Amino acid sequence: MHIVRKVTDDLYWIGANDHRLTLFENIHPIPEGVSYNAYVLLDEQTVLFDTVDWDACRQMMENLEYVLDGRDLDVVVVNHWEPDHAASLQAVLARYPNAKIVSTEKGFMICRQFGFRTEGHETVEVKEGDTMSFGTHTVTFLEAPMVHWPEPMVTLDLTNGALFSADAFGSFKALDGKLFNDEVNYEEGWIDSNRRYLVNIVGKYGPHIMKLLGKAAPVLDQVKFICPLHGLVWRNNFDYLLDKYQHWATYEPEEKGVLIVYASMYGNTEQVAQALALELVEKGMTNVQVRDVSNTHVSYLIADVFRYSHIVFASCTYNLGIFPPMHNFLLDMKALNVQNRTCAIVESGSWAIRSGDLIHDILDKEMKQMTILNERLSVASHLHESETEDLSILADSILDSMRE
Ligand SMILES: Cc1cc2nc3c(=O)[nH]c(=O)nc-3n(C[C@H](O)[C@H](O)[C@H](O)COP(=O)(O)O)c2cc1C
Repeated sequence: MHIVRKVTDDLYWIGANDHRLTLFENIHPIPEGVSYNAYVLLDEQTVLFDTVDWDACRQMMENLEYVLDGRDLDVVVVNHWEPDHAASLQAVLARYPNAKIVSTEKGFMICRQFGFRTEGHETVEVKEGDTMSFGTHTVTFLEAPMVHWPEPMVTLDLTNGALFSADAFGSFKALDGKLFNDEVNYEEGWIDSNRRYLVNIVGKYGPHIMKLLGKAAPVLDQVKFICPLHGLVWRNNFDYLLDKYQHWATYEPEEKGVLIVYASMYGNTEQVAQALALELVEKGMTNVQVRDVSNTHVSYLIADVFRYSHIVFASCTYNLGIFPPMHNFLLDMKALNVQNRTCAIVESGSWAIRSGDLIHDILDKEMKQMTILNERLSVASHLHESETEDLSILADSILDSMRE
């Protein structure tokens, strides 16, 4: 049975949703699933733009056969060779032996590395700025190095304005019947999935995203549809999306707000985190998010970090170190090149309190442009009523730094 959506009169989404996969890339939880998007253009030649993961192959093949309606497949354009998009290429080529494959030199290199078999098929190497016509439609190619992997390109259909953007503008979350951005409440249902996908998967490559956006700027007014390999197809409100990307790619916080991440075994540090949250709210800062590092997957924490301007790290000391999940969170922030945040530290311990200095060192020496507030709160086992003033001082310093 086909499950197909029209993007335009002659362009079809033929991807599939996956609700069975629990961990994307075997690391990021996807409780709301994910979609693998592939697109077919019916011109004088028939053209498939990318394929899908193995898990979605059968559905895509049924969709492809339905849309082609007896026609042969002439061309496969592969924008991105990561296996969740290229793994089904062999199945497509086996079914359509006359199809030629279009990609970049680097793309074909990755293809050979993975052992995707293209023998017997014409391969056409394209480079930035090349154009190709399929009949009435002419496309052009832009290389997008390190927008996740070294080899991706994006393809712009100059005739209908469809930008096949590879993993750029992708998102977690299955489509489940919807396809376009204006068919969902993006602010309520999608932005969190979009942000978590982007910053965890491509977050490290902000400058490369900016480079791609810069390169695409002269043709942006020709773009009518943004067709990524995961998630929604955008057909309006591009300024909103580009603004979000601009923030994520330049490590600019989206909002003034405080993320309090705590690491606590027996609840004492958690209590401080809760008391601090209350203090902030009572003093007027209501945009406060509290997370327990032990039971929040780090991909959600990273998404929060890209969203908020201020981060409070509250951690107990553990074997003279930082509590391990908090340490892991900090290392992930570093790995993703997070920068330009204002940070406050709460440390705790019962005999040799070390977590604060260690957190400070990672933020200060291993990350870029992190402002660390001087007003550290150090808690010996439990915060007592007599120390409420210290909590108030910390809250004030956070609020003061927001006004600067
Ligand atoms: C395995 C383990 C290792 C610990 N290591 C240290 C330590 O090196 N230095 C220290 O001061 N306290 C250490 N502690 C004590 C806790 O950090 C301390 O009791 C803290 O107040 C607990 O905060 P919580 O109630 O938020 O879990 C350790 C506790 C455990 C269980």
